[in-house]
Amino acid sequence: MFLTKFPKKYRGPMLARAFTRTPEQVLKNYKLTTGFEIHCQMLTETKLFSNAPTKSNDLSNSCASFVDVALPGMLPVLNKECLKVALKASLALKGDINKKDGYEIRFDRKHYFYPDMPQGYQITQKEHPIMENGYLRFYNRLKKEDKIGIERIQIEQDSAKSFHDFHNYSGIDYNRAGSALLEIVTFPEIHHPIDARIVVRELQETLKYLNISTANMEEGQMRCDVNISLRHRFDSEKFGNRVELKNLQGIKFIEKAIESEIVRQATIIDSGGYVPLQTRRYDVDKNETILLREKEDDLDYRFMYDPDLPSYFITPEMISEAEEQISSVPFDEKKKLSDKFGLTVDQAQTVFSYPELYDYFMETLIQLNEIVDPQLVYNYIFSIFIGNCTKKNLTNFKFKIDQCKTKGNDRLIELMLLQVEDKISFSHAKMVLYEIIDGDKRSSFNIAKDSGFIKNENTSIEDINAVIDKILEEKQDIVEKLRAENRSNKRKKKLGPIMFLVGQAMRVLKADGDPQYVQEYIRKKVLGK
Ligand SMILES: Nc1ncnc2c1ncn2[C@@H]1O[C@H](COP(=O)(O)OP(=O)(O)OP(=O)(O)O)[C@@H](O)[C@H]1O
Ligand SMILES: [Mg+2]
Ligand SMILES: [Mg+2]
Repeated sequence: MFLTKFPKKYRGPMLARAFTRTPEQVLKNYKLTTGFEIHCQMLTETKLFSNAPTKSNDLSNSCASFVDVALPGMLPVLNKECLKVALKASLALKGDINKKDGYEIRFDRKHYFYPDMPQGYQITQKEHPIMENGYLRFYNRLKKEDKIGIERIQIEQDSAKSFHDFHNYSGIDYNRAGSALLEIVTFPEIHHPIDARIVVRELQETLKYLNISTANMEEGQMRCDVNISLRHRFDSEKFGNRVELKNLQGIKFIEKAIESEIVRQATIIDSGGYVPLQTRRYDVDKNETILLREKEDDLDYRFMYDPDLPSYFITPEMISEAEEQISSVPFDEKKKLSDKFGLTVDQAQTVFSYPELYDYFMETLIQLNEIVDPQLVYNYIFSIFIGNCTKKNLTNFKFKIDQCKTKGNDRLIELMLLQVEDKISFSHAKMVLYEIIDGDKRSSFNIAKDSGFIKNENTSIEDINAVIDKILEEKQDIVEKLRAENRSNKRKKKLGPIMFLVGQAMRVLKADGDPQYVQEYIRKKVLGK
């Protein structure tokens, strides 16, 4: 009925506006395709073709050589360190090292005019990238092993930085000019916003882990462009061009940015419109993408070989040296944590979210292998230790974990062993760790003993159950009330009285009782679950 009111040509747009569209609705009807173009600054002392230091935070223009500002007559000289770093990235991403020319590296000029590029061209690699056809493995949103193809990696120069609010003038800082970048281009093989976020994070972790780049997106050492296109799942006439979202400001924005862009694209396609090839940016505050430029009339860059730079050859020695440094990548480590140590994929990922604790965790895991369950080691470090630190607003986890060691005694391990030997309950161990983090210097055993947390060896589980049973008998009125509430299913009121009963039992049991066990026992006895 609604449709017949409008002339046919307006039906599309009216319908599109008639319902609010969610990313989930779009993903149901459309297949999303995304691919990434990532630039990251290589972690080298000096720049790609000059010996100026790679430090962009220093005083403006203090880290720029004559080569970087392109004074006439200056010639670029390749920094071999950059080649080594790029080689590491190429092998870590399992690609063919410049297959076309058998290990020959060449550079091209990409011409454009902009003050942040003083040469008038960027030295990059178009025809002979260092690597082609690699892949990156990751655990996708369904926790399954997956991989994305890497189309190419190329070495190129970074530009300078422009400032447009500089005493009413535009200013340029050449500190960044000529720094070594890796451009990593993936194939368009990702079809879900969550997987997009996971892929970029996995790549970032890999670059950091192998010291290829500090890869901090917020500080611009890693810059990520996400290309996004849609194709209708059931109607072959409905599809759009790819849109490039430039320079996302952090991993956490990737998912949201893609979601807002696909809603925009689907609305256009559904209303019979055309999605042009564009470059856009994501506005975090407005949660929408904004046009930067049309891509269809892109510049002709007049690519040519750079005659100032000779061919370079990668030797088999260079390859084996790089191979030694990349014996494992974060994905391998996560796989090991999950396959060998039985952690879940999410837990393995959490381990990588705290790089400062990574070595400590792995060493402890291996040291305690077959004595302490890896789940327990994980819980102590990533649940209680981090939890307690966060509660106290402490963020220097590395410093705090080192403080747990006194006179060669790792008190965290000591505590885990006390629990494994059933000398202390998990709940009491948590309290001991809290004291340690708070600055207590005593051993875990002494803190536990002085607090009355060490279990009496002669108390059996039957003794403990008998104590709880006795309390339940004494507090018959509360027990009956709880049972009545349980029957009428008044959910909220139960926790208070149960905790009261747990408290009563714990007063008698002291160290022998584990509050968690006592609570479970009472629930089972009183509520039957
Ligand atoms: N249909 C598609 N949908 C989404 N992404 C796509 C599609 N086709 C290609 N892509 C992605 O677009 C990106 C193309 O990047 P590439 O660097 O080759 O070109 P560009 O961004 O146009 O050029 P420039 O280097 O000048 O920015 C790749 O990441 C690729 O995965
Ligand atoms: Mg691009
Ligand atoms: Mg590109």
